[in-house]
Amino acid sequence: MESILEVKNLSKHFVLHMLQKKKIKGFENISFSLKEKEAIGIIGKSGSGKSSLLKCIYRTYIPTSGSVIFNSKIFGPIDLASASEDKILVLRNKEISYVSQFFKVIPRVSAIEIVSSELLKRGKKKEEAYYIASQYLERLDIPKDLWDAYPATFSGGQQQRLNIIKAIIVKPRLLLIDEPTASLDRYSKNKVIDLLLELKDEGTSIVGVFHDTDSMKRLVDKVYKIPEHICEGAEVLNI
Ligand SMILES: Nc1ncnc2c1ncn2[C@@H]1O[C@H](COP(=O)(O)OP(=O)(O)OP(=O)(O)O)[C@@H](O)[C@H]1O
Repeated sequence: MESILEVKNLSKHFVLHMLQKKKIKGFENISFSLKEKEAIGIIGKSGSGKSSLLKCIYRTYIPTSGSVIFNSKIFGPIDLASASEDKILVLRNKEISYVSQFFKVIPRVSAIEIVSSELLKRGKKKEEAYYIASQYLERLDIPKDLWDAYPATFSGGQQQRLNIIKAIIVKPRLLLIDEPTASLDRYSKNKVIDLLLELKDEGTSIVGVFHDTDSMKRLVDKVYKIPEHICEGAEVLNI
């Protein structure tokens, strides 16, 4: 199996310009690799830098040091830490999806439109995009009468499931997913993990941040624990 992602000595510090350029440590010196069709779970205490790590891989944040080598289909091996914005945008459209902990509400756009727009953007016909979107909405138990409603009014768990569908409907090569089961009951958690397992089986590699280790264990092949004292490096545990 080929490696799809190599994170090497990655660190992120934040500089707070409003507070006399105070430095805040996001995370320090993280290294791990991920093979195709493999899933890694990122765990660690609150504030240890899990979300910041995902955002550095997705390049929402620019890492302070280190590299993130992604074995891209389009560009070949590319360092996401230093790639141009143009290339990052192409990769986000074609190969890498990210699911944040929070749903970004788009005013007056219905649930089915939000989900199917990801396929329309990639050239699918409207009818087919709506059909595929409806299958995902059904699988993750979004009630049919909400499909044409605006998600601003949805419950936290419904918004979270929509967020997940939006990212996985395009079957990315690399999925970065932050706390996918956080506000879900056990039944919905299992459905989300089932869907992610299917995606992985079809070829997607996954980096997931978890507090819910029971759900995580069903999905991942290995776990990376960001240690409490983040300056001491980190360890990779196989489970
Ligand atoms: N945009 C930012 N500006 C300044 N500091 C930030 C920013 N984003 C994160 N941090 C800081 O980086 C550290 C790590 O935050 P992060 O959200 O990555 O932790 P986490 O492990 O995901 O926490 P949790 O489990 O509570 O979600 C925190 O001290 C946080 O204050």
